[in-house]
Amino acid sequence: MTSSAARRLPPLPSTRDLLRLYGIRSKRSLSQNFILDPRTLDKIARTAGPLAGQTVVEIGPGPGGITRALIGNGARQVVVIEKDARFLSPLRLLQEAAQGRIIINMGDVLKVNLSKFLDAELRQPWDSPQVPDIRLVSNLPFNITMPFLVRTIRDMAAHDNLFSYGRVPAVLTFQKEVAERIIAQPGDRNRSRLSVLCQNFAQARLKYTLKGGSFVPAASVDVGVMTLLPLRQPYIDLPFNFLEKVFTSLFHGKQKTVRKTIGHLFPNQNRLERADILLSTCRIHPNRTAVSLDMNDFEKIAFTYKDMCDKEPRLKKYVLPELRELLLDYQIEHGLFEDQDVLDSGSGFSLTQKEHDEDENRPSL
Ligand SMILES: C[S@@+](CC[C@H](N)C(=O)[O-])C[C@H]1O[C@@H](n2cnc3c(N)ncnc32)[C@H](O)[C@@H]1O
Repeated sequence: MTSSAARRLPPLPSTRDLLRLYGIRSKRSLSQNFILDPRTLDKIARTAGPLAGQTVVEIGPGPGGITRALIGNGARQVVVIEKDARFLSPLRLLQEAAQGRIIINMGDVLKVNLSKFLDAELRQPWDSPQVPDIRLVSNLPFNITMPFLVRTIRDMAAHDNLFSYGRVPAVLTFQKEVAERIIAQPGDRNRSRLSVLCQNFAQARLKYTLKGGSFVPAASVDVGVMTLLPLRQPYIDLPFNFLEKVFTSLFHGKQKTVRKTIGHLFPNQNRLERADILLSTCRIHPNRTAVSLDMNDFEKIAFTYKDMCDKEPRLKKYVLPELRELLLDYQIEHGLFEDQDVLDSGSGFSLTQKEHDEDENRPSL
């Protein structure tokens, strides 16, 4: 058998036909906006680069459109994690056709450690110039965008979970406005703590956008297809939680001066005096805003604040009460992402209960 013949799948019903065949209607509660156009599916698979010899971890395969494209583009193996049990049968059909190259796991990606699905020999040292032969690919369900992204960046920072295997490159879809926030540069009004956190730990690129109409059912916003590559050395080499606290304080009140917002890091008494000391040590003008700061500025602020905490350890523990609920760990733990504007995210996908109920009652695709 030639290698291209080995890659090809035997004739199968189209993804659209599989949905019909198994009577599967899209559930908005699980953000099921499918891609059914083979060219778009192929484009997403190719965004992950040459796939020969690669093990791909795919989140939310649904009826398997991207999964097939990954196999068709030569992936050695595709490990899928899907929450909705209705997709088990169509995925099994693909698995059979792909002769074992698809490994199916049913579960919630926010609750599993992805590294348990991978062979130990795929591990690459973090410092290696080579990335491991693993790719992470997902047309992400938008209801979990924020918790998933935050966990991903946190895992990159800690070399944990999937990233205990090395610097695994990722291809992920985001609401376009979230993608723009991730890549926003100093001075851009989209700049937020999400931009600085992501850019500190990963090289993030917006490769192209897909119109909302590329999805079935159509998404109410356009979607950005992004690549994220963990940096060998983060720009600011300090723990995720520590940096998150600093960035959250700085961006709490985007229009406010940094003198005001950096003050959130300190207890009430002498708040502004301490902010002045920190900023003058960093040579940053107190009237600037967080949006205007570059990574150098953030680095100076983070290390100066760390020095202050080292001298006065109770500072490190101090969190302004109104900021505690904005911290990402707290948000994940309490499932607050949908309710709060914490990352300035205006998701076009969140549904009211009424919309959700209507959706559940729609006719099949
Ligand atoms: C936007 S759809 C993408 C489906 C398919 N990959 C495509 O591109 O057509 C998102 C998929 O993620 C699944 N999903 C939603 N929440 C999930 C979770 N927490 N863990 C794993 N899969 C999830 C949904 O059931 C759905 O199949």
